[in-house]
Amino acid sequence: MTIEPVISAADEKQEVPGLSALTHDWLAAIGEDPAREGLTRTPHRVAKAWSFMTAGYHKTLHDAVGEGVFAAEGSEMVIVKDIEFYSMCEHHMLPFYGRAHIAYIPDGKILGLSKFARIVDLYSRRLQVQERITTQIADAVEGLLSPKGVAVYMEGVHLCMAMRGVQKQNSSTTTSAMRGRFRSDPRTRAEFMSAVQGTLRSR
Ligand SMILES: Nc1nc2c(ncn2[C@@H]2O[C@H](COP(=O)(O)OP(=O)(O)OP(=O)(O)O)[C@@H](O)[C@H]2O)c(=O)[nH]1
Ligand SMILES: [Zn+2]
Repeated sequence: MTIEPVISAADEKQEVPGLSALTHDWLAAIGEDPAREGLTRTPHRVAKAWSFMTAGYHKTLHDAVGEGVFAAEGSEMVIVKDIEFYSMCEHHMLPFYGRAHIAYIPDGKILGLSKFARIVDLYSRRLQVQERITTQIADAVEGLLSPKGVAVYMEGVHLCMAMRGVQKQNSSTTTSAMRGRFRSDPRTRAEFMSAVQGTLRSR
């Protein structure tokens, strides 16, 4: 299945206004020569890359989901797992990345499967903390579908913990949001967790 991203190459066609000049100054501040050959186009590349990496600020849930909500019978658990995400931490503006797993129990409405990946991108492509992305995804699914339950579980590796700071290269962080049936019924939660759990590092 090809999943069409809500944030695509088109989001890198434009530069974040003003970011190129700031990047030029940033290069000078770290002791680089912004005029040396390898760096002359870097400020423009950075301004375009950040346009992509923060495109989530300029998209809405409606952009991500479109007409993807459908009426449907059935109330069995739906799990979409191993959705990659890439985000930037709001504390250090360094990447964190990993996988998101989303489940819900429908109550008359279902969502097109690709839309879960687009919702993950919508909230990841901003300055974030992993906990907030997790909650925002759960809120979005809950608001769109009013399901009997929704669960979001995210596993992330934070470069600000690996390449600086405490320098722990092997740690990963898991966050979860459990709503409705996933909160009230331990067996439902356990079914979800057994389907998705497993550290990123062991895959
Ligand atoms: N809860 C949470 N913390 C995060 C996330 N990403 C990064 N952090 C943490 O944010 C914290 C910021 O802590 P500060 O003490 O203000 O900053 P710092 O001195 O650079 O911290 P160190 O990383 O410990 O050197 C650090 O503990 C980071 O590990 C995230 O997604 N969620
Ligand atoms: Zn950080």
